[in-house]
Amino acid sequence: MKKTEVYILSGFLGTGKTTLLKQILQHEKDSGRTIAVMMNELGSVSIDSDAVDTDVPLKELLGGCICCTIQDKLESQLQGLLFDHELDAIYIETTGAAHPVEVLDAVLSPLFADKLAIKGIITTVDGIQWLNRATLDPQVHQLLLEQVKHADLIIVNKSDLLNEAEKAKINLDIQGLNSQAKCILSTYSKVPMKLLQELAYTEKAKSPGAHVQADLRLSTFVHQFKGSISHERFEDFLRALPDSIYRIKGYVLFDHSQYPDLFQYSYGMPLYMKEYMKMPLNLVFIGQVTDWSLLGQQLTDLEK
Ligand SMILES: Nc1nc2c(ncn2[C@@H]2O[C@H](COP(=O)(O)OP(=O)(O)OP(=O)(O)O)[C@@H](O)[C@H]2O)c(=O)[nH]1
Repeated sequence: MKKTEVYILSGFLGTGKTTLLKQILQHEKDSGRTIAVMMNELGSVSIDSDAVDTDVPLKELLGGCICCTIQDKLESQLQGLLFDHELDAIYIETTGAAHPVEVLDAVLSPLFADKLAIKGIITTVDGIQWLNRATLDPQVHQLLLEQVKHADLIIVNKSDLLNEAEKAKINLDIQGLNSQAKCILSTYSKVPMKLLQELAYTEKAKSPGAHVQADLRLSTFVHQFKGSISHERFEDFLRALPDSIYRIKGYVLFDHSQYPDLFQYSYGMPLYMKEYMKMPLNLVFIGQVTDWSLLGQQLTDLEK
């Protein structure tokens, strides 16, 4: 089964996400691929949806941030898109206030995570705002750093407003925070589209044994259980997990139970909720992990 690629456009308010999206949509149209767009805006009226042609399926998530208040709505809208269309890719434009871990968490519903291939997080940065970031509210400043730290591709935009020394300084700062991601300067978010396609190669490089290197970027993994497992052994597995796993969620069927539990794990805290119907036994992981193969093997072993 071909998976639908997912690209997350992150970055602060006004940094150039919509400008970037417009170019991506044109490129995808020229390439003849079928894509959909999800736009999340904090306000109750969409401002940016004009950027999307009427022939591209568009879901708007208004009046809240997908990473917190309207997470359920995102899940049902994504499910609808996947059900109604045969999509090559979905582009999700987040609000500037979204944290990348929370966005991934919202997107990767255990109901359909196995149908998605997360290609990467693309963060746009406003060059001048970056240089002046120390003047931002501390929480906002922190979020700006997190959006850069977890990105797979960083676009330092509005470079027409920067001199050469400023450009060099920003490059150096960003390299220091995230040396793994490609960082590119742009004006009006113009970037070679090949950089987005190359994000797919990053995922390939994460395949078992490809390289063993500390990787700060977020990555995701979906395990599908075939049947029930021992609750006790699952707890042992959780206790042995490294700190680099931020989130786990999904459905786990324990021995002697008729229906699975909805399981959620956030920064070391497990939570179980009984379900009263059959659910796909998908378990979704989000973390800074380069090679998920060992963990996948441990999960497979739990079924023995
Ligand atoms: N000078 C300059 N202006 C730019 C550049 N890129 C985008 N802009 C302008 O910056 C403003 C914000 O751009 P958007 O693409 O709407 O940014 P956004 O991140 O989607 O904004 P939100 O939807 O508010 O989060 C627009 O007025 C753009 O025309 C650039 O490279 N240089």
